[in-house]
Amino acid sequence: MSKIIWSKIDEAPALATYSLLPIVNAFTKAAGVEVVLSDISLAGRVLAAMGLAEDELSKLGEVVLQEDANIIKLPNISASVGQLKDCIAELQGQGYDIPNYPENPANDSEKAIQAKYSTCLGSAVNPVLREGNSDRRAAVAVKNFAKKNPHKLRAFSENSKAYVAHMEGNGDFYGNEKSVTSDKDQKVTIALNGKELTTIKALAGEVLDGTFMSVAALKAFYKKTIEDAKANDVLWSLHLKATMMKISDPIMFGHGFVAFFEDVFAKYADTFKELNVNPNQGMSDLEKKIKGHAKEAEIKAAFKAALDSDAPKLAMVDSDKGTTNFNASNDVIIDASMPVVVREGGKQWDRTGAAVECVAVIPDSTYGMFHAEMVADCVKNGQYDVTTMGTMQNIGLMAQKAEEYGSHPTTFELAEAGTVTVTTEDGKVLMSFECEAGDIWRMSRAKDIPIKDWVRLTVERTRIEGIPAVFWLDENRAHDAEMIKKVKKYLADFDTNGLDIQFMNVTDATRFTNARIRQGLNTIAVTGNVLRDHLTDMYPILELGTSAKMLSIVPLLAGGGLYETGAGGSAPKHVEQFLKEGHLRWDSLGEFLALAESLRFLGHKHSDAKLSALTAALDKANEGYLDNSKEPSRKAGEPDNKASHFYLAQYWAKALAEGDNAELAAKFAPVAKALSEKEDQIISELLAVEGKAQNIGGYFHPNDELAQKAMRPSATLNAIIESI
Ligand SMILES: NC(=O)C1=CN([C@@H]2O[C@H](COP(=O)(O)OP(=O)(O)OC[C@H]3O[C@@H](n4cnc5c(N)ncnc54)[C@H](OP(=O)(O)O)[C@@H]3O)[C@@H](O)[C@H]2O)C=CC1
Ligand SMILES: O=C(O)CCC(=O)C(=O)O
Ligand SMILES: [Mg+2]
Repeated sequence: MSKIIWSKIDEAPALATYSLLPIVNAFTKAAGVEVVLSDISLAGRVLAAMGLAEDELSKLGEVVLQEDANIIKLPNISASVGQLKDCIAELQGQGYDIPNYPENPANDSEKAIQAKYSTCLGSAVNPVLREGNSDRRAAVAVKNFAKKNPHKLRAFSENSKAYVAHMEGNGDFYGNEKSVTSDKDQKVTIALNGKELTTIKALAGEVLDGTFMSVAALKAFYKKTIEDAKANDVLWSLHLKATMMKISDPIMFGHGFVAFFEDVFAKYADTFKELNVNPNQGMSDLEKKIKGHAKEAEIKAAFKAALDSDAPKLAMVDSDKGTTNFNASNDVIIDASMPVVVREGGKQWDRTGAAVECVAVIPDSTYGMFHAEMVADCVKNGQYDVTTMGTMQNIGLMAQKAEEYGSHPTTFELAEAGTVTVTTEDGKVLMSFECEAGDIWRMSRAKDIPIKDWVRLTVERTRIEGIPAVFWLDENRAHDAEMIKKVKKYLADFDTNGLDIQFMNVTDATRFTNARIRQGLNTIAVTGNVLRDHLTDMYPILELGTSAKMLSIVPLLAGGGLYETGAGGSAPKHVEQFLKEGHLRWDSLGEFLALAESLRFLGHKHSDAKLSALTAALDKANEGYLDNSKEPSRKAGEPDNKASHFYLAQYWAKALAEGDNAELAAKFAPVAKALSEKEDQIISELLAVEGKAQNIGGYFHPNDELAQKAMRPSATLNAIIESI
């Protein structure tokens, strides 16, 4: 039997899996394919780190290097320290004998525990599995469906005051960047004032970037944006990626938190020191640390007074609960948060829950430029029209921890002022930087093989689509200048006759893409790893309503396939609703589409007629799902995720029964009949649990039996599925 690995992950997609996977397996087994779970959830990884479970992630890290790898990867939690601590507490509550997370390790044993747990922090999964570049786009059927059934995008008001503020290249990562290409395999040492910070093994042809964020410049920038927000009467909001850039971005978040509440942090400096308050972990952590302290009420009042004062209004993550943009560094994640700003007409929510025009603060101009142009375009030309807009497809350089996304082992908050040097083992100084204490120094890397593959994939996709492709590379950015040389060299290795392949800086590329989108035209954006992330939420959220509906394929360098589902996250808000009222609004369309691609890959590899028939029927089922609008509703009492899985099964069985593979047709004819005849009964059994609170025995580590029960409440449906 062929094998597809389906990741067991967290939150909403994990709940959906309890209902979907039994259906999937019943169908695929008929064509000799078994879909097996591999636990890479946060809880699973925590237990593995403590030696209490198999290390499934490391195993998958080996699978992706094999040519027959076939993995469906659902979105997982990229944990902040807060999420990790909550997960540990839950597991301890379930009886697992694991230690607390030592935030400030006092001895070697605590340091060892912290080191083990830190393997679970931030984006610990994706960089391991992504041994290939990224091909993200909306399937034609999905795009057409969105055009015909447009979701709501709010208009930008005339003379909208919304804008993006970023540093202007002075003192930020963009402005300070230097870049070299390693001429051979060699050891390279990063040192501060001659003291080694780390040593890496650079490969021949690898692009190495060094850069730093000047903390003085960052603080001055925050101060100015706060003053400007007040003067412009707009809501102030901060957008970072503290999960993926897990060293640099929490620090930048912390500086923002302190800058906004400068007086409070100054007044209570001694108390905060005594309580080990770390602004990088946000207000939620601060509140836990001051709990029970004599000054708790006074400090809380001081924060509230600061918000009531003449400071600009601060964006909220949840106005009902009173949590602000500074609640936790991972509450506002730029790839998901900036599309919402654009979708809502340049607005975010204030304390009363009112939508107010905002300044979105994105310190580093490298990527701030994209968002600035995105917002400026809408302010100038108005909101996009979902019914006519063209599409953006992305080819992202992602393999082998490319660029900033692999940079956390080479990112440092400098303990002292001085010179950072990057030196080869033969003593050649490749780069050097004059920095201040507290500056955030970072090296990013992009290996040669992934770059060449990225060019190959671009040529292949551009040929298939017959639309222009733009490399978003800026000759004025040090890294991009190195990349342009390489890309031009590798393009010459491929037949590009008749293809429209261009190079533009970020602002021009955004303008070009958006102007085409407004004319209903399609464009391929060929980008590095960070823009891949930002673009593949921004455009799908505008075009399709959610990036969960897009295809996210990773053709692995070794020949296998990694099929990610959508481009978004694990939707914690959906779990909250499910636990309260039994309604799961997660749309599994991303999983359906990924499964089709994964089966197609197997079918091609084995030239298997049965598999091809199964895949063709799933394609049909997916079309039916879209055409008949079977996506989950948002409200309890109406069909949810479980019902949407039923419809997928019904359409899939029908397509098989009517398909030209006689064996599968015979097998699925009775299934199709039963699923059609029993539809009313099944739907009423599924709706019977709506509106009721659910107990699944855990948030990060639910009890499988309870969760199965909660997600499979229709005995009629279960019996039909089991009969296959
Ligand atoms: N590939 C990966 O593994 C990724 C993981 N993450 C992780 O996910 C977690 C949550 O991230 P967050 O930034 O809140 O973003 P999410 O994408 O999880 O959630 C944002 C919102 O998007 C909508 N949404 C997302 N997916 C679906 C879907 N399948 N069906 C319907 N609606 C959907 C929901 O909107 P509404 O509430 O309006 O229904 C949801 O609340 C974090 O821990 C983060 O680190 C984030 C990105 C990618
Ligand atoms: O791995 C993560 O933390 C997030 C991944 C992500 O946002 C993406 O790849 O689009
Ligand atoms: Mg993303």
